[in-house]
Amino acid sequence: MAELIVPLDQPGIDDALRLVDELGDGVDFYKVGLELFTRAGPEVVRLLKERGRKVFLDLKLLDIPNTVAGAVRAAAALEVDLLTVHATGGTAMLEAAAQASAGRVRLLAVTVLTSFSSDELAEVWSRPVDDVAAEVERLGALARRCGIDGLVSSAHEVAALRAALGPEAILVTPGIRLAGGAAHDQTRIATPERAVRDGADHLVVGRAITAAADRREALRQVRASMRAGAGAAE
Ligand SMILES: O=C(O)c1cc(=O)[nH]c(=O)n1[C@@H]1O[C@H](COP(=O)(O)O)[C@@H](O)[C@H]1O
Repeated sequence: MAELIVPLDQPGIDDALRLVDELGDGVDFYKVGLELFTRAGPEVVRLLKERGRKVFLDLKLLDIPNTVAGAVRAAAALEVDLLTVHATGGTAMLEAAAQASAGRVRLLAVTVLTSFSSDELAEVWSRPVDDVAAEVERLGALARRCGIDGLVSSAHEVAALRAALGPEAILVTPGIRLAGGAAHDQTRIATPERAVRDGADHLVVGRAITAAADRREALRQVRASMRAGAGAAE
């Protein structure tokens, strides 16, 4: 069964821990991202580990190989379970990250951010992009060749990634919304049901749960949608 990751995109440690206490064991991993890590630092990771939580440190590393390797070693020392780098860092950076992890932390390469549309990608890369999925596949294959354990993509690309890369690659999909839910700043969104049906291993579900008036009820709906996707995949 696919696992659920909830990002602690919260302004501080107190808000983050309140959310963890509220959702508890209904969530498989808690994600510490740029906002919370910048505010709270490694202390928040320590507090989550102390509570027995699995931690996804989402730093989306992108820098020269030596710098990224050092950051991967530092994250591994915090005993986080998952860590992100950007696939666009290229071969030398990805290989340095994989080597530095030494199997102590599972690395995920972000392919094309779920907030990106094909038009935005074309603007940044300065060439026409007709098929975002093809770009995601290309970057995903590159990261896997460099020894990266898994990939972050939208659910729109996950079936193609699974078909191209096989069962070993860990596939993680953010940009998840319950049917009819607000997209906010995301572009390539999908329901939990679709992500699971198409082969995602982990779903990152933030505001669909954390911004809901009743978070526990939203969590229940997300879990129900994931189960429907698992049933459809059988
Ligand atoms: O690496 C990520 O987790 C990530 C990659 C990506 O392409 N898109 C994306 O939204 N994310 C993260 O997933 C979470 C999505 O949050 P919601 O849009 O609120 O569900 C945020 O914490 C983002 O930082």
